[in-house]
Amino acid sequence: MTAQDVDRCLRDIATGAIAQSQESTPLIPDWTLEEEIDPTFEATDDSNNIRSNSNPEEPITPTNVKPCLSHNPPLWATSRQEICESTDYFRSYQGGVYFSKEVVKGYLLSAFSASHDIFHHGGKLIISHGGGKAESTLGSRCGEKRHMSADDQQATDHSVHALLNTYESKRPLILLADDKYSLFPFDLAASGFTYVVLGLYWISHVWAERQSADNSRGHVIRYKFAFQWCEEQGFPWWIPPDRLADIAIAPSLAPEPNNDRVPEGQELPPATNQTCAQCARKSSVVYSCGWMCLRPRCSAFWCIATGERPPTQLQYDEEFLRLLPANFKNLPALRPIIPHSPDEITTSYLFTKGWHCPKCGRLSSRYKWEQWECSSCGYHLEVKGRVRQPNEFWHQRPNATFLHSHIGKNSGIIQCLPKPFNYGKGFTNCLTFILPRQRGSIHLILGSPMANTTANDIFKEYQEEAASGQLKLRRYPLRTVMRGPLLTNYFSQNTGEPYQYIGGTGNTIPFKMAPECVNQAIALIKERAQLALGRDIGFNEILSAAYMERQKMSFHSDSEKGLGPTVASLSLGSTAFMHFRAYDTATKGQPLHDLTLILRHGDVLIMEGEGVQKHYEHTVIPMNFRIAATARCIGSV
Ligand SMILES: O=C(O)CCC(=O)C(=O)O
Repeated sequence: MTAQDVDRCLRDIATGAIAQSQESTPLIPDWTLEEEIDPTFEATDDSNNIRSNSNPEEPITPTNVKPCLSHNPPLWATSRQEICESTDYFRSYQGGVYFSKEVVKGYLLSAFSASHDIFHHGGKLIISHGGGKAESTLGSRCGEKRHMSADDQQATDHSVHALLNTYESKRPLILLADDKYSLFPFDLAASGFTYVVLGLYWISHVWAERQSADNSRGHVIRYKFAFQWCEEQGFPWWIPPDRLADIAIAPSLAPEPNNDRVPEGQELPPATNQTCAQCARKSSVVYSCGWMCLRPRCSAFWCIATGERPPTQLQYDEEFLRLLPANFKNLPALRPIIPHSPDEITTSYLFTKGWHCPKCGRLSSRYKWEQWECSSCGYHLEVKGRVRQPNEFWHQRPNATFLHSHIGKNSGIIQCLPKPFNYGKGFTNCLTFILPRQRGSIHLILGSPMANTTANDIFKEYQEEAASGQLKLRRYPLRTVMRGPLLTNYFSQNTGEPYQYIGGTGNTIPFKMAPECVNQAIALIKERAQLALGRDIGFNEILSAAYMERQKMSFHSDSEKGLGPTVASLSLGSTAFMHFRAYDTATKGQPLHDLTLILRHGDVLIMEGEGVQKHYEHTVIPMNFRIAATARCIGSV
């Protein structure tokens, strides 16, 4: 049986699986998809209309019907965020090569298949071009399309360099595929899997080739990489179990050691590895048209023996496609491990990571505070941690040259003299910042160890109610520019009027059902605001946000239809930086913030005046675990 036969056999096997598989992968509703996602910012590669597979006679085209998978992949996901948050081998939100310290850890096979890309030996040998610079069309939210011509890849390009380095050091890496990768023999999209982890591979060959392109020169130089399956993993998971025996006897998948593979420790035989007379460097015989120098800098690059260019359609040399021997000890585990905390702290960065469902294989982001939960089958695992005290964060002091605030040069913001006020059991200060052109003012009512007894209780109450699930802290989907939903980088819960910024009505409970911590937070905010500003402020909505280590709320403004002029928040837990920047400052490209405030445990911040939201946006970056309750008045009270 030849390699082509095996690949054809795999297609036949898969075709036979259609009937059973379409029933066997029911799609369980996914709450994260309830929100409408904006999928417009998509890169598409138009450059290589030739979609190749291991048998050029039978090109896989979009019209070919591919079967569904007969079983769940061991690791799969529906969004990039799930992959990036759950694994440490693919954490790239854009692009197909994830590397760290010049070593590639993960490589995503996607729509950008080029001529001569193959999925061979049942997927044990995958040839792909990598490293970017393909022709692409970038779509933007406003509907514009931007066309980028293909360009030459260089060995020094970051991704290419990392891939070359990984090849040299013969380190295994993880291949992933998405549902747009046309050479995968099963229909991932119809099976309900957007991303799948294929497994561990090593780079067995690297070479450069010249491809025709729709640019001014009519061609580009692209690097090609041959990825070979690490045999220690057994058979690839996509081969149906009932056909493993058939596949096992195929010589191309289980070859005779001295026949189909090059003996370990030996160089490629001379016939497949020749030295260039021009540059004196070796290149393999890759294509059946004969040897060519595959060093792009050589004057003999991409010329066959006659000195001419090879034909556009090339067949791989049979020898070249043989699997090479390789042994890997201690291959890394692909399933993410569940973090363990000896000190019962479960708000650290490790606990923000996603999770692998042992039942259905899905990788899910951690989107519920109280547990990891599979977004597909609902299987879950409780996160058990202890309540944290405010003084646990005192040692983390902000690295700033100011105590409470910094006003940006040319911002026009004026700080008033601190105003002491009596909070009932003593005095604390209110700092007021007047924004220019009557845009409003911002007040920072400082907490203090003496004034914070109520805030301490509220912080504890929040944590207990979140852990028990009474307070349903969730990460909600934002409108996104990527495939699949993109969840916020903090957990939240909304009480009272719906707040559109974090998902509107779907994420709101009425005040009569409010958990105790929320009632206590709004009471403290109202009391402090009344004492500091000398008037009663009505609120009908309160957003509770919880940030674990390294989480934050990006720049936004609270401006929302019907929002009242006053927004007030209570800070609990670790210290946070709050930066304000005016829209006109941001559009002028000035990197400086107009105002930075340091929010500490027990502080209450008040933004007063419609102009604050209309002319400024703000971001909050906590130093560690933090909870904030922000009260507003939306519509009429
Ligand atoms: O975390 C905070 O202190 C404020 C959160 C915020 O900006 C908001 O709810 O709009």
